[in-house]
Parts: sequence; structure tokens; C-alpha cells
Amino acid sequence: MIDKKDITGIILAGGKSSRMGTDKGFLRLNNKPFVQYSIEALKPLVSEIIIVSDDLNYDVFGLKRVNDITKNAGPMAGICSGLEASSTDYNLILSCDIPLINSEILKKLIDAVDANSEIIQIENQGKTMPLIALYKRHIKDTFNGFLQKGERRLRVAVKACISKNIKLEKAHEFSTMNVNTKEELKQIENAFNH
Ligand SMILES: Nc1nc2c(ncn2[C@@H]2O[C@H](COP(=O)(O)OP(=O)(O)OP(=O)(O)O)[C@@H](O)[C@H]2O)c(=O)[nH]1
Repeated sequence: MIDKKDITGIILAGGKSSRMGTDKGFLRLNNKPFVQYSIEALKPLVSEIIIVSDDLNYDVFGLKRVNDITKNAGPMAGICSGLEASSTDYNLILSCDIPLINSEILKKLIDAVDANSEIIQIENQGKTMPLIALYKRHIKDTFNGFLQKGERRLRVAVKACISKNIKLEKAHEFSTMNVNTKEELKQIENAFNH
């Protein structure tokens, strides 16, 4: 079992939010900003939390915030900026649009650490989730190589690394739901209130 002091939490909170139309991290569920759910899920498991966003409004959470090194280049570029700022070998990476996430799920990623895997990601109903995943810091070099070639697709870069998937049991399936649209926001509000 790796120690908390060797793990950094990295939250991606940049991007265009073109489908939602407003910054997703500041959407609210039960009056709490979405990004705060990611922060609270990470907190018991990591030594430091870094938010990757050019938006100064995220400073309100009192955490380390770093700007994107490569602008408007999507989540893979955001991951590189976070890993560049991290001082630990292991890094739990989360998006800011998964307000039902919890520490129990993230702990499964930590428990699955082995000598070889560079990326350990959640798999839910056959879908892998590279934005609920544990990354070794050195994979930023592979990712930067892809970005330099103009390849921005995170899934393509993940395939080039040694990765392992952790399948979620049925009871947890809803916890990884992400919100991209106003309809999905309504769905998650309904789920939360029932
Ligand atoms: N730091 C950073 N985070 C990003 C970037 N692009 C996306 N993200 C984050 O990655 C996660 C998944 O984002 P997506 O839903 O794929 O993209 P988006 O730009 O937020 O939204 P769409 O424009 O609707 O696709 C969210 O937490 C975003 O905040 C980026 O360029 N930089």
C-alpha cells in the first residue's frame, strides 16, 4: 500500500465547457460547487491537491492552482501541466464534473498499484475512465510527445502506456457519472435527491 505522502491529487478544471455553456467546476449540487466534491473525495488520500485551470476564481479553495502550460489543448494537456507541478510519483487525477465521486472508489485505484502499471483507471459498464485514474508522474513525457505531434486524444495516449482497469461493482456505477449538459445536470440533481 503506498503512503498518502507519495500521492498528489490533481483536478482538471479548464477546458471550454462548450456543451454546458458555463464553467462546470462551479455548477452546484446541493448548493456545493462541483469541484468541491472532487476536492473532498481526494483529501483523505493525498498529501497535496493541485487544481489545473487558468481561472483565478479557483483560488477561493485555498489550494495550489497551476495554469495550463499548453492552452486550449484538452484534458491530456491539463494532465501534463498537473504532473509537471506534482512532486510525487503517484497522482490521482480527477475531472471537476463528477460530483458523486467518493474516496472509497479512489482508494481502489491506490490499492491496485503494482510494480508495472503506469496508469490505473476506473472501468464502469465497459467504459474506461481516464479522468478517474492514478497516473505515475513520468508518463508526462509520453503525453508531451503526443502533444508535440499534434495528437490530443487522451485515450490514444493512454493506450501507449502500461495501464490497468479497475472494474466497478454495480453499487458504485452511478458514482462516476459526469455532467456535460444541462440535461445531465437535471438527472444528477434528481439522483442526488432520491
Ligand atoms: N486544465 C484543463 N482542463 C481541461 C481542459 N479541457 C478539459 N479539461 C477538463 O477535463 C474534464 C473533461 O472535460 P471535457 O468535458 O472533455 O471538456 P470540456 O472542454 O470541459 O467540455 P466540452 O467543451 O463540452 O467538451 C473537465 O474536468 C474539464 O474541466 C484543458 O484544456 N485544460
